[in-house]
Amino acid sequence: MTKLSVNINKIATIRNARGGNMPDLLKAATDIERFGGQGITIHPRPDERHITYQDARDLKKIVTTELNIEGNPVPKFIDLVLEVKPDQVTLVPDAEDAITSNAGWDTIKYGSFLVKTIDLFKKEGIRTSIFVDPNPEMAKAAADTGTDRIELYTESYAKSFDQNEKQTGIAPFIETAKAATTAGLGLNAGHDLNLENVAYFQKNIPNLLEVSIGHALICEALYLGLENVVNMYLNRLT
Ligand SMILES: CC(=O)[C@@H](O)[C@H](O)COP(=O)(O)O
Ligand SMILES: NCC(=O)COP(=O)(O)O
Repeated sequence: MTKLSVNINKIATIRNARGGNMPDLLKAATDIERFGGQGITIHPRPDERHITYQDARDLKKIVTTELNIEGNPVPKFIDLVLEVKPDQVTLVPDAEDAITSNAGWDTIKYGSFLVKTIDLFKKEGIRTSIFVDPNPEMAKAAADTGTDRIELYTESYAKSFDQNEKQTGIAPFIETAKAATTAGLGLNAGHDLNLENVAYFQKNIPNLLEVSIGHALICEALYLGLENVVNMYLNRLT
């Protein structure tokens, strides 16, 4: 079964727009879990444009499914994760000023850095995942870092789906998923997945443990309602 981890960054975006506490991020996280969401994902960026470091601390106290914290492992991020001790940390090679995540790790070039960083988290019992492009060589090299899982960066698949080229677009993801399984890695996926494209992806990717979905889900919820959208995703993932 593929678990749905809801990324609540964009709920924090709306909250921060007025400087108050509406929408209440913690209530939203609790409600998402009550609606059937199987995890909460956050991506506290260095500028705290949406999720703040304090949100991460507060969410740790109330999330009852799984808390996944994503981010570039700069020192302050590492310190936050070691303090909060989420269920999972997902390392993403984001530039500080990136509008969103836009690449996976070069797990060959940054192998030694990733080995050291992964070890820090695993020593604290935190499950680790590395954000990678759909490239079997990157998956194989990821296994050498000691990571528990990789997360497939699915933007290129989403774009191919929109261009009616999903069969071509998904091909490298299938190959990378097979390489990950052969290397003994768990498999997550995320970025630009939505109600239209998620089912085809999940049905074609073997051993997919978790998808983390945020931007589209929150946008869809503006029209369809949060509880309804969470259940629509769950239905597409069974
Ligand atoms: C790694 C990943 O794909 C997500 O965390 C994505 O980066 C969401 O970040 P934003 O919500 O800031 O776009
Ligand atoms: N890891 C992907 C994630 O958490 C959400 O990405 P998106 O659905 O906001 O593009």
